[in-house]
Amino acid sequence: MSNSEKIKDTKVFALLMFGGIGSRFGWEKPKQFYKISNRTIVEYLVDKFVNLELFDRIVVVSPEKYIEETKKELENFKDKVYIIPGGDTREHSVWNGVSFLGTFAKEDDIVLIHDGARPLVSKEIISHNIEYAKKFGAVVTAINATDTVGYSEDGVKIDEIVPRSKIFLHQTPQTFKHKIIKSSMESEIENLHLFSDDASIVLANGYEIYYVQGSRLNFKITSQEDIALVKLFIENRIY
Ligand SMILES: Nc1ccn([C@@H]2O[C@H](COP(=O)(O)OP(=O)(O)OP(=O)(O)O)[C@@H](O)[C@H]2O)c(=O)n1
Ligand SMILES: C[C@](O)(CO)[C@H](O)COP(=O)(O)O
Repeated sequence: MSNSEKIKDTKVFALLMFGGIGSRFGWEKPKQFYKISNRTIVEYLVDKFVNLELFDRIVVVSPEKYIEETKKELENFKDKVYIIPGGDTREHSVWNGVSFLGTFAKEDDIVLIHDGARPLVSKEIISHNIEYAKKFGAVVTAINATDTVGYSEDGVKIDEIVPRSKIFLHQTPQTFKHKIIKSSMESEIENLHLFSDDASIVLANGYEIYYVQGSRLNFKITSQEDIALVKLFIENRIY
């Protein structure tokens, strides 16, 4: 098979990470069930991904305890998404998704991993991730630091100022060929809790990873004060 035939034959999967319980959000349920303009965050993001029509399958990772509630919330998409249980840390949840995909993904198929807590991701960022992952095998969405960046060993006194043009803040999607993310995670299977994103695991396995331009709008909902901003953008269709 020629290279262009291979790329045409490549399938693209999305892993939507909703496996967290939102402890910093401090609400009665995980933050994905919070409603903004009459829709929960999980429903809003799944609807966005389904409507893009870029994915062969979409897998939603939910906290085990909330699987039934997630299914209820996504009733309208029940033929379009798989819902599977997550793990104790984000990377354990990602591993559950990556191994689930192993039952039907081929080595060069693309796995796009996105935080459910970043609902304002744009179509442009998603399609650039897919395009560049097909070309390079491993890509990460990121933005440059715009504030001055200090380094402090003890968190009290400044040791140095880090050149900010070389600092990249990682967002999601983080997108990989299935064989790259699967083999990297397998070799770190005992250490998954030590990594704060998927790229760190792939980098630890010696792969080259390339950046895709992200956006300040693609921020992660962490605490309740982030909701006002998301609401503003969704209601004014700025995303
Ligand atoms: N065990 C976990 C932990 C996190 N996540 C997902 O990873 C993303 C980033 O995590 P974070 O914002 O930290 O979400 P929570 O873990 O829910 O929040 P907190 O850390 O405040 O508990 C979220 O979309 C979250 O659902 C996950 O799938 N499985
Ligand atoms: C994956 C991530 O969103 C990239 O910035 C981030 O590392 C997740 O961190 P969290 O502590 O699980 O929110």
